[in-house]
Amino acid sequence: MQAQMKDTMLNTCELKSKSIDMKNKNDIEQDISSVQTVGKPFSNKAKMSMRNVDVFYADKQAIFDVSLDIGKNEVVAMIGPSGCGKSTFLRCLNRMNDTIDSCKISGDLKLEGENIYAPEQDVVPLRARVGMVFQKPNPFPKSIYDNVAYGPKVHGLATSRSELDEIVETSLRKASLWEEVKDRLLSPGTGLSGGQQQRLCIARTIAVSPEVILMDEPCSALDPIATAKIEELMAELSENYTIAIVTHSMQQAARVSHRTAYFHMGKLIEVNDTKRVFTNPEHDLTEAYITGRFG
Ligand SMILES: Nc1ncnc2c1ncn2[C@@H]1O[C@H](COP(=O)(O)OP(=O)(O)OP(=O)(O)O)[C@@H](O)[C@H]1O
Repeated sequence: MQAQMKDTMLNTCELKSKSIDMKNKNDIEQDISSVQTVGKPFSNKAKMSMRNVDVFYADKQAIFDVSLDIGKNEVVAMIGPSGCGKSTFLRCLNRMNDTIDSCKISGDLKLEGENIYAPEQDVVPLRARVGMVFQKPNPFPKSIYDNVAYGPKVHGLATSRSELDEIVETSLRKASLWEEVKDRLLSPGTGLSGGQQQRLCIARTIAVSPEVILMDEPCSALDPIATAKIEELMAELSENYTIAIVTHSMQQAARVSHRTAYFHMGKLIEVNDTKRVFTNPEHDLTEAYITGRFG
């Protein structure tokens, strides 16, 4: 029902845009250097807060002065044309970009007020607190059980086999996979379907009790049925976790998120309640993107 309503919102916006006299694509893109973020980038219950973030790959700047909060138990969707910097920004939130030598990040990035780029910050526990689910399901070449048990073992979260069993079961239940795999926990994770593998990766992320889950196009390799399951799961997970998701699907952003952030050429153009972004965007660039004028 909610999904239908949001799909209708998208259609409404498309109709509305046809009657608007917009600048052409080149004019819009020439204005980009002076653009300031509009809308509601901040939250009064921020779980993560990012301020004035710049990211360079060698001498090429990919993110320009981005400031954004992600509220506790909020789902924030990041959308925008290919190459606009969504994944780069997302990967700053758990220091995944540290693995790229040429990548340099500046600005203030905080988790619960703690500077995640402080020299004393250990990235291993950080990445447990801020977990990540990737575009392509990437289970370890291990059993279903061991995929989920691996993180808790590494982080010393279980003191006995029965505690570990409990974490594995609870994580698989939270990822809506338990019923499908409970009789074959020792089978390889890679033997599951793509959608099941992605839910296994979500279970693996949940198993180390993250506070934030980052999702980088988590459904792009999945069919519509598996996608629907992951979207349902996101709604359930948002009751206990804070989620930031990069998606190319505007319908998906509309269905799963509370606020939507629109990126364009490395700048954060607009952040607003998702309903607002898809029915009455504040910025011309957002409107041009969601009505298909570029992307
Ligand atoms: N490892 C890298 N080395 C150099 N440049 C990179 C690297 N990763 C990304 N970039 C560049 O940074 C810019 C932003 O890329 P990014 O992947 O963050 O965009 P995106 O919005 O997530 O794109 P897409 O939707 O296509 O995944 C692009 O110009 C891209 O070419």
